[in-house]
Amino acid sequence: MVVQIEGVTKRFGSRDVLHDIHMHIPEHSIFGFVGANGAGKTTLMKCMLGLLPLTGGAITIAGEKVTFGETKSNAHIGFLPDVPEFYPFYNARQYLELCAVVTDMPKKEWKQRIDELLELVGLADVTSLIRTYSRGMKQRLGIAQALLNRPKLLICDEPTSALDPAGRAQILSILQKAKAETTVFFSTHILSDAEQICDHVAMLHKGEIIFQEELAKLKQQFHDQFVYTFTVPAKEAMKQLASTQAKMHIEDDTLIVSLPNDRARLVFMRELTQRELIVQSIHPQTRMLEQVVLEVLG
Ligand SMILES: Nc1ncnc2c1ncn2[C@@H]1O[C@H](COP(=O)(O)OP(=O)(O)OP(=O)(O)O)[C@@H](O)[C@H]1O
Repeated sequence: MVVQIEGVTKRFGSRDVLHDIHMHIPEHSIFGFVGANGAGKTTLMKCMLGLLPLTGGAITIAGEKVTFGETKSNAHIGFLPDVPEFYPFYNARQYLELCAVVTDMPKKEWKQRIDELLELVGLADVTSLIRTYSRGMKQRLGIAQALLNRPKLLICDEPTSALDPAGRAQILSILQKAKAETTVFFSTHILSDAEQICDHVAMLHKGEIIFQEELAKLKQQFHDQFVYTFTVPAKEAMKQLASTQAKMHIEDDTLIVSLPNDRARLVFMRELTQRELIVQSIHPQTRMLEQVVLEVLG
């Protein structure tokens, strides 16, 4: 395990901001750390980086115990803050070269490493200065910088939150590729982003982990749920289908129907036809984490 978090509690004054957190993160995986603003995500990341003392519990990164104020365990970590800052008057390559100097990387290793990172983050052909970069480009350069010294763990704090859909998709794709060389700890409040790339997801709510699961297991659990829209409002369709055996509920004017086998699917189709309900669209349930939040928090 690259990360072992055992019973971590963090108190500010009389307030528990993190309560009895346990996490075990295997190598070469993407671990989604999801939670609303103020849930305590940044606090846990600061604890992992040794920037805050723990009130209780212990954190180990790549076998090294994290101690407040010491940086030994940080040698294994690359960190991407939510708003990375750079010297604006360099271009990406010059900036990474500066980082290589500052971190004492042997000169003969620079070029190849910087070439492969610029390729990974899609900045290999960009020669303009960082001050002209979009937010997405800055996040991508931030990932390259964080990965420069081949850390065992890459911690990303809300890397997609301020980006447009295209920028978000690029970051998600880069993190997915980065998993081949490191382990990614991906903090976000965007459930669909976590759902797209994570192997495991832990959900933090008011300082407590309310859910922690492998995404593959979650997919199995939800694989029989289908999302229907009709030419009539979902509420109306549900009323007409009141006598059906299928389990269903409404979400955002769609009808979510649980159809566990082919027989149930055929019966449901027949019932729709009998009631002359016209289906506008149907697709498998993908918003699993949203469902979990609704179930867990009611
Ligand atoms: N140094 C501090 N002293 C007192 N309270 C703090 C301190 N740092 C954070 N908090 C409180 O702890 C709670 C969790 O904050 P944290 O920044 O960890 O949340 P978050 O999940 O990262 O949210 P965001 O995405 O908004 O940063 C908040 O209520 C915050 O006000």
